[in-house]
Parts: sequence; structure tokens; C-alpha cells
Amino acid sequence: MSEQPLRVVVGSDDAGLEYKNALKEDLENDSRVVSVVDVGVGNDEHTAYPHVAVQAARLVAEGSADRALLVCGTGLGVAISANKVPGIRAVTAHDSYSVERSVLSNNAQVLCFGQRVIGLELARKLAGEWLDYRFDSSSASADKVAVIDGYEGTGVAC
Ligand SMILES: O=C[C@H](O)[C@H](O)COP(=O)(O)O
Repeated sequence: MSEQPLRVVVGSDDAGLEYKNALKEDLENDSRVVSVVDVGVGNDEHTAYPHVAVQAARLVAEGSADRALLVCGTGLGVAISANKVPGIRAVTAHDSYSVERSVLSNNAQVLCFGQRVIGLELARKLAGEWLDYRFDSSSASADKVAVIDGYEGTGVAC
């Protein structure tokens, strides 16, 4: 049975613009993706990365999108920012195993890349792999993700 195609949000600051645009084009031409929403930045825009990352993460948190792919210089600032949105698990991952586990272990909905850290072709390959993974809510990892959620808000794990 084929997986449900994904609704993906893309976003970047000016330091990640080139990769964001390239990844967006890949996603738009990928049958595993049903829609791509670009929350910026556009050419010659200099919005600070937290604004873009939080806008993208909110779309995921409210259920308007399944995942977000964010790019800044390092992939760190967008991840930190996206994680401020309740319910969001955002990671920076620049290797294949971490990308896989970000979904299968952590049920992360947001993947972040650093344009100044990895090559474009590696970013494209990792993004392609990422689309194939789906979290298994019956896996042993699910209880651990629930613990993360339990800390959210109250600071006390359920
Ligand atoms: O994490 C932050 C990003 O890398 C951003 O693109 C660059 O931030 P800076 O200009 O503050 O170094």
C-alpha cells in the first residue's frame, strides 16, 4: 500500500534561500508530495529566521501541513525557533541515519538544513529519503515521544 502523500511547508532566511528554492522545486515534482507551501523568504527579503520558522511550524501544528523543511545558514536557528511552537519536534540533521531516526524515533515533523554546512546535492538526497519515512505510532518509540509531549506546557512528564 502506498503512503499518503505529504503536505510540506518550506521556508528559509536569506542564508538558506538558494537551497530552499532548490528543495522546493524537487518537492513540487515529487509524487510523494501533494502540496508545497512556501513561507519565504523571497528574493531580496531579509526576514529573520525565527519568524519564518515559527510561521512554518504553526502551519504544521495547526494541521494545515504534515511537515516542514527549513533552511538557514546552519540549520540550528530555524530548528530552535520551530521548537518554540507547541507540538512541534524540529531537528537539524545532515546525515542519512539521523534523518531516518528523526522520523522513526522522534516523530519529528520539521527537518532543518544548513546551507553553509552541507552541499546542495546531499541536502536534496536527504530530503528525498525523508519523504519515505513515516512514524509508527505502535512502535516502541511512541511511548518516548509521548514523554516529550508530557513535558510540554507543564514541565512534568506524564
Ligand atoms: O542559526 C542561524 C542561521 O544560521 C542564520 O542563517 C544566520 O544567523 P546569523 O546571521 O546570526 O549568524
